[in-house]
Amino acid sequence: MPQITVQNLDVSFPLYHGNTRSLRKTVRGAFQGRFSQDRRNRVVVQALQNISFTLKPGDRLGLVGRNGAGKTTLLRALAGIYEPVAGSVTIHGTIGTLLDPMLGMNNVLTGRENIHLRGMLAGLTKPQITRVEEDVEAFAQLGSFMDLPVNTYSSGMVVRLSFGLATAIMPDVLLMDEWFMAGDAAFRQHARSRLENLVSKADILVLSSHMSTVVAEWCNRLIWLEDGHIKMDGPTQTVLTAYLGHPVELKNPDQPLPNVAP
Ligand SMILES: Nc1ncnc2c1ncn2[C@@H]1O[C@H](COP(=O)(O)OP(=O)(O)OP(=O)(O)O)[C@@H](O)[C@H]1O
Repeated sequence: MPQITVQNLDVSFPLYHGNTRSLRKTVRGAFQGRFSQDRRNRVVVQALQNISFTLKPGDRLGLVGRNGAGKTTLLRALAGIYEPVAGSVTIHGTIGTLLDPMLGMNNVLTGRENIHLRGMLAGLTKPQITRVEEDVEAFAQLGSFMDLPVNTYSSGMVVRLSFGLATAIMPDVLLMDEWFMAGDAAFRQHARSRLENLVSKADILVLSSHMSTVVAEWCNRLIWLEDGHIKMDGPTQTVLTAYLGHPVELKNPDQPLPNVAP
């Protein structure tokens, strides 16, 4: 059964140019508590401190918080991109990520070769990979660029390939940055039903967003991060009301969210 367990997670980043005396003095004065010094006397940013939570099937977790609160770092730690400095992240189930369009993409391979590679890594059979290839080709509409290296693509073309591919293989756990819901209106329109299908089929969703309408619509639980700590963890309406400082009206509060047991 898919599950995520995060226990006392700490993630920090050493600043390699941060060992000059003046910088140390500045950051110490400006952001006490968020910065520290490691054994090699480097300035270290504490991106996440003492984060613990458990997610089970049906959980749709939204991460909210101001710029720099730690949302992206937490998503990346869940995806295994960042190693914990302390604590642990345990995930049971297959993971799908919509974090960074170039994540897992090999620049020198063609779009088609990237699809095959991703399919093989996901353990798909040949006929399954062929179906994914047809699906992504129809969605991304890259024409003959499909057979050219990804490093010849425009940034919009990379997004279409990456989004098409990430939404073609159904994961148990979906990690998503709001970035993927941005893009121009035409892309959003084109992508929305694919995204809804993926979200409804994933057992667990973790979504980072600044858009209260998005978390209100898609999440049944929110974690409010502040300066790398959990400030509040609870039902969407309760946390969003506290975070925004005013009550929020959910669209259909009585209607269960996708894949959530009533
Ligand atoms: N690679 C890095 N090197 C140094 N510091 C980093 C790095 N990545 C993140 N940080 C720091 O970690 C903290 C958390 O950053 P993070 O990007 O997770 O915040 P966020 O909540 O996603 O912000 P935003 O809403 O602006 O995207 C910030 O103080 C940031 O400066």
